[in-house]
Amino acid sequence: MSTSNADSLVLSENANHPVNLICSLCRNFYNLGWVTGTGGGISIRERTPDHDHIFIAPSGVQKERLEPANMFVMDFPTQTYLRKPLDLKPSACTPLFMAAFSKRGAGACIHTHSQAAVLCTLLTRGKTWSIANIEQIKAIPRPSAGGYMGFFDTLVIPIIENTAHEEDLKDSLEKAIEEYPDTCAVLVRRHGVYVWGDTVWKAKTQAESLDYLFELGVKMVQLGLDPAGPITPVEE
Ligand SMILES: CSCCC(=O)C(=O)COP(=O)(O)O
Ligand SMILES: [Zn+2]
Repeated sequence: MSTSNADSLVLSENANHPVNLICSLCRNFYNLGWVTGTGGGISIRERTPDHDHIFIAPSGVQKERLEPANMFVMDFPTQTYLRKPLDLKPSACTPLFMAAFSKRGAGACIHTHSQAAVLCTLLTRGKTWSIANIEQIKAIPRPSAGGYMGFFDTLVIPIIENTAHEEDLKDSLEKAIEEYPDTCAVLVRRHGVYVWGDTVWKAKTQAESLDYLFELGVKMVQLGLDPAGPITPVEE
Protein backbone atom coordinates (compact mmCIF):
# COMPACT_ATOMS: atom_id res chain seq x y z
CA MET A 1 0.00 0.00 0.00
CA SER A 2 1.42 3.41 -0.87
CA THR A 3 1.47 6.16 1.72
CA SER A 4 1.01 9.89 1.02
CA ASN A 5 3.47 12.45 2.40
CA ALA A 6 0.78 13.62 4.79
CA ASP A 7 0.12 10.09 6.05
CA SER A 8 3.82 9.63 6.73
CA LEU A 9 3.44 12.42 9.34
CA VAL A 10 1.25 10.16 11.47
CA LEU A 11 2.63 6.69 10.77
CA SER A 12 5.39 5.57 13.11
CA GLU A 13 6.38 2.44 14.99
CA ASN A 14 7.85 4.65 17.71
CA ALA A 15 5.65 4.61 20.84
CA ASN A 16 6.97 8.10 21.66
CA HIS A 17 5.86 9.60 18.34
CA PRO A 18 3.32 12.37 19.15
CA VAL A 19 0.39 10.62 17.43
CA ASN A 20 1.06 7.36 19.27
CA LEU A 21 1.41 9.27 22.53
CA ILE A 22 -1.90 11.08 21.96
CA CYS A 23 -3.62 7.69 21.48
CA SER A 24 -2.01 6.00 24.49
CA LEU A 25 -2.31 9.01 26.82
CA CYS A 26 -5.99 9.49 25.93
CA ARG A 27 -6.64 5.86 26.91
CA ASN A 28 -4.79 6.56 30.16
CA PHE A 29 -6.82 9.76 30.73
CA TYR A 30 -10.07 7.93 29.92
CA ASN A 31 -9.29 5.42 32.66
CA LEU A 32 -8.76 8.32 35.08
CA GLY A 33 -12.21 9.72 34.17
CA TRP A 34 -10.66 12.78 32.55
CA VAL A 35 -11.86 12.39 28.93
CA THR A 36 -15.09 10.37 29.09
CA GLY A 37 -17.95 10.92 26.63
CA THR A 38 -15.64 12.56 24.03
CA GLY A 39 -14.77 15.50 26.35
CA GLY A 40 -11.18 16.64 26.92
CA GLY A 41 -8.00 15.64 25.10
CA ILE A 42 -4.37 16.47 24.48
CA SER A 43 -2.34 18.20 21.80
CA ILE A 44 1.42 17.81 21.37
CA ARG A 45 3.96 20.12 19.72
CA GLU A 46 7.03 18.57 18.09
CA ARG A 47 9.93 20.95 17.48
CA THR A 48 12.98 19.66 15.62
CA PRO A 49 15.69 21.50 13.66
CA ASP A 50 13.59 20.66 10.54
CA HIS A 51 10.04 21.34 11.58
CA ASP A 52 7.61 22.66 14.17
CA HIS A 53 4.42 20.59 14.09
CA ILE A 54 1.26 20.48 16.22
CA PHE A 55 -0.60 17.16 16.49
CA ILE A 56 -4.34 17.48 17.15
CA ALA A 57 -7.07 14.89 17.68
CA PRO A 58 -10.44 15.15 15.93
CA SER A 59 -13.50 16.73 17.54
CA GLY A 60 -16.43 14.83 19.00
CA VAL A 61 -14.87 11.38 18.94
CA GLN A 62 -14.33 8.97 21.83
CA LYS A 63 -10.82 9.92 22.84
CA GLU A 64 -9.95 6.45 24.17
CA ARG A 65 -10.59 4.98 20.69
CA LEU A 66 -8.33 7.36 18.74
CA GLU A 67 -6.04 5.96 16.06
CA PRO A 68 -3.00 7.64 14.46
CA ALA A 69 -4.87 7.90 11.14
CA ASN A 70 -7.44 10.21 12.82
CA MET A 71 -4.85 12.89 13.63
CA PHE A 72 -4.56 16.41 12.24
CA VAL A 73 -1.08 17.89 11.78
CA MET A 74 -0.55 21.65 11.73
CA ASP A 75 2.58 23.52 10.69
CA PHE A 76 3.02 25.84 13.66
CA PRO A 77 4.88 28.76 11.98
CA THR A 78 2.28 29.11 9.19
CA GLN A 79 -0.65 27.69 11.21
CA THR A 80 -1.77 25.72 8.17
CA TYR A 81 -2.84 22.09 8.21
CA LEU A 82 -0.41 19.64 6.65
CA ARG A 83 -2.80 16.75 7.24
CA LYS A 84 -6.59 16.82 7.55
CA PRO A 85 -8.44 13.50 7.79
CA LEU A 86 -11.55 13.40 5.61
CA ASP A 87 -14.93 13.75 7.35
CA LEU A 88 -13.35 14.90 10.62
CA LYS A 89 -12.95 18.32 12.24
CA PRO A 90 -10.01 19.26 14.47
CA SER A 91 -10.71 19.40 18.21
CA ALA A 92 -12.73 22.43 19.30
CA CYS A 93 -9.98 22.86 21.91
CA THR A 94 -7.44 23.74 19.18
CA PRO A 95 -7.47 27.54 19.81
CA LEU A 96 -6.93 26.87 23.52
CA PHE A 97 -4.09 24.43 22.88
CA MET A 98 -2.59 27.01 20.50
CA ALA A 99 -2.70 29.64 23.26
CA ALA A 100 -0.52 27.41 25.47
CA PHE A 101 1.91 26.77 22.59
CA SER A 102 2.08 30.44 21.50
CA LYS A 103 1.99 32.23 24.83
CA ARG A 104 3.93 29.72 26.97
CA GLY A 105 6.03 27.81 24.48
CA ALA A 106 4.41 24.62 25.78
CA GLY A 107 5.36 21.22 24.36
CA ALA A 108 1.94 19.75 25.19
CA CYS A 109 -1.41 20.86 26.51
CA ILE A 110 -3.93 18.57 28.26
CA HIS A 111 -7.63 19.36 28.68
CA THR A 112 -9.62 17.30 31.18
CA HIS A 113 -13.23 17.17 32.28
CA SER A 114 -12.14 15.74 35.64
CA GLN A 115 -14.95 15.96 38.20
CA ALA A 116 -12.45 17.12 40.85
CA ALA A 117 -11.50 20.09 38.64
CA VAL A 118 -15.16 20.95 38.02
CA LEU A 119 -16.00 20.69 41.73
CA CYS A 120 -13.16 23.09 42.61
CA THR A 121 -14.72 25.67 40.31
CA LEU A 122 -18.08 25.21 42.06
CA LEU A 123 -16.66 25.61 45.58
CA THR A 124 -15.89 29.28 44.94
CA ARG A 125 -17.54 32.10 43.04
CA GLY A 126 -14.17 33.84 42.78
CA LYS A 127 -11.64 34.06 39.97
CA THR A 128 -9.10 31.67 41.51
CA TRP A 129 -8.83 28.37 43.36
CA SER A 130 -6.04 27.91 45.95
CA ILE A 131 -4.40 25.26 48.08
CA ALA A 132 -1.40 25.49 50.42
CA ASN A 133 1.04 23.44 52.45
CA ILE A 134 0.63 20.12 50.63
CA GLU A 135 3.67 18.08 49.49
CA GLN A 136 2.36 17.54 45.93
CA ILE A 137 2.50 21.32 45.30
CA LYS A 138 6.26 20.77 44.83
CA ALA A 139 5.53 19.17 41.41
CA ILE A 140 4.14 22.48 40.09
CA PRO A 141 6.61 24.79 38.32
CA ARG A 142 7.18 28.43 39.25
CA PRO A 143 8.90 29.83 36.15
CA SER A 144 9.47 33.30 37.67
CA ALA A 145 11.84 31.74 40.22
CA GLY A 146 13.29 29.31 37.69
CA GLY A 147 12.17 26.23 39.57
CA TYR A 148 9.27 24.60 41.36
CA MET A 149 6.89 25.64 44.12
CA GLY A 150 7.73 24.82 47.72
CA PHE A 151 5.79 23.01 50.43
CA PHE A 152 4.91 26.24 52.24
CA ASP A 153 3.74 28.04 49.07
CA THR A 154 0.14 28.72 48.12
CA LEU A 155 -0.80 27.45 44.68
CA VAL A 156 -3.26 29.77 42.90
CA ILE A 157 -5.03 28.58 39.74
CA PRO A 158 -7.11 31.09 37.75
CA ILE A 159 -10.74 30.24 36.94
CA ILE A 160 -12.45 31.48 33.75
CA GLU A 161 -16.17 31.29 33.00
CA ASN A 162 -17.44 28.65 30.58
CA THR A 163 -18.90 29.58 27.19
CA ALA A 164 -21.45 27.85 24.96
CA HIS A 165 -18.71 26.77 22.56
CA GLU A 166 -15.23 25.56 23.61
CA GLU A 167 -13.39 27.72 21.06
CA ASP A 168 -14.97 30.89 22.56
CA LEU A 169 -12.89 30.32 25.71
CA LYS A 170 -9.76 31.46 23.84
CA ASP A 171 -9.77 35.17 24.77
CA SER A 172 -10.41 34.61 28.48
CA LEU A 173 -7.86 31.79 28.63
CA GLU A 174 -5.24 34.03 26.99
CA LYS A 175 -6.10 36.82 29.45
CA ALA A 176 -5.68 34.44 32.41
CA ILE A 177 -2.34 33.24 31.03
CA GLU A 178 -1.16 36.87 30.90
CA GLU A 179 -2.53 37.83 34.32
CA TYR A 180 -1.00 34.75 36.02
CA PRO A 181 2.46 34.46 34.46
CA ASP A 182 3.46 31.58 36.76
CA THR A 183 0.42 29.41 36.15
CA CYS A 184 0.64 26.15 34.20
CA ALA A 185 -3.14 25.67 34.26
CA VAL A 186 -6.47 27.43 33.89
CA LEU A 187 -9.70 26.05 35.38
CA VAL A 188 -12.92 26.52 33.40
CA ARG A 189 -15.99 26.83 35.62
CA ARG A 190 -18.47 23.94 35.31
CA HIS A 191 -16.26 22.46 32.56
CA GLY A 192 -12.73 21.28 33.48
CA VAL A 193 -9.11 22.40 33.26
CA TYR A 194 -6.35 23.13 30.73
CA VAL A 195 -2.84 22.16 31.88
CA TRP A 196 0.36 22.59 29.88
CA GLY A 197 4.04 21.81 30.26
CA ASP A 198 7.36 22.28 28.53
CA THR A 199 7.26 18.63 27.41
CA VAL A 200 4.50 16.05 27.14
CA TRP A 201 5.84 14.31 30.27
CA LYS A 202 5.93 17.54 32.28
CA ALA A 203 2.37 18.33 31.14
CA LYS A 204 1.29 14.83 32.28
CA THR A 205 3.03 15.13 35.66
CA GLN A 206 1.52 18.57 36.22
CA ALA A 207 -1.97 17.44 35.18
CA GLU A 208 -1.75 14.45 37.55
CA SER A 209 -0.43 16.58 40.41
CA LEU A 210 -3.09 19.23 39.92
CA ASP A 211 -5.85 16.65 39.76
CA TYR A 212 -4.54 15.09 42.99
CA LEU A 213 -4.64 18.57 44.59
CA PHE A 214 -8.13 19.32 43.19
CA GLU A 215 -9.48 16.04 44.60
CA LEU A 216 -7.75 16.60 47.94
CA GLY A 217 -9.06 20.17 48.08
CA VAL A 218 -12.63 18.98 47.53
CA LYS A 219 -12.28 16.34 50.26
CA MET A 220 -10.79 18.95 52.64
CA VAL A 221 -13.84 21.18 52.15
CA GLN A 222 -16.13 18.18 52.78
CA LEU A 223 -14.28 17.69 56.10
CA GLY A 224 -14.65 21.36 57.00
CA LEU A 225 -10.98 22.14 56.29
CA ASP A 226 -9.75 25.14 54.28
CA PRO A 227 -7.40 23.91 51.50
CA ALA A 228 -5.60 27.27 51.48
CA GLY A 229 -5.66 27.69 55.27
CA PRO A 230 -2.66 27.75 57.60
CA ILE A 231 -1.11 24.61 59.05
CA THR A 232 -2.82 23.76 62.33
CA PRO A 233 -0.10 23.56 65.03
CA VAL A 234 0.45 20.06 66.41
CA GLU A 235 0.30 19.47 70.14
CA GLU A 236 3.67 19.50 71.94
C1 LIG B 1 -19.08 16.52 25.71
S1 LIG B 1 -17.61 17.23 25.21
C2 LIG B 1 -17.98 18.88 24.69
C3 LIG B 1 -16.78 19.53 24.04
C4 LIG B 1 -15.65 19.67 25.00
O1 LIG B 1 -15.77 20.32 26.03
C5 LIG B 1 -14.38 19.02 24.77
O2 LIG B 1 -13.48 19.17 25.57
C6 LIG B 1 -14.13 18.13 23.61
O3 LIG B 1 -13.92 18.83 22.48
P1 LIG B 1 -13.47 18.07 21.13
O4 LIG B 1 -13.83 19.02 20.05
O5 LIG B 1 -11.99 17.80 21.25
O6 LIG B 1 -14.23 16.78 21.05
ZN1 LIG C 1 -13.90 20.54 27.20
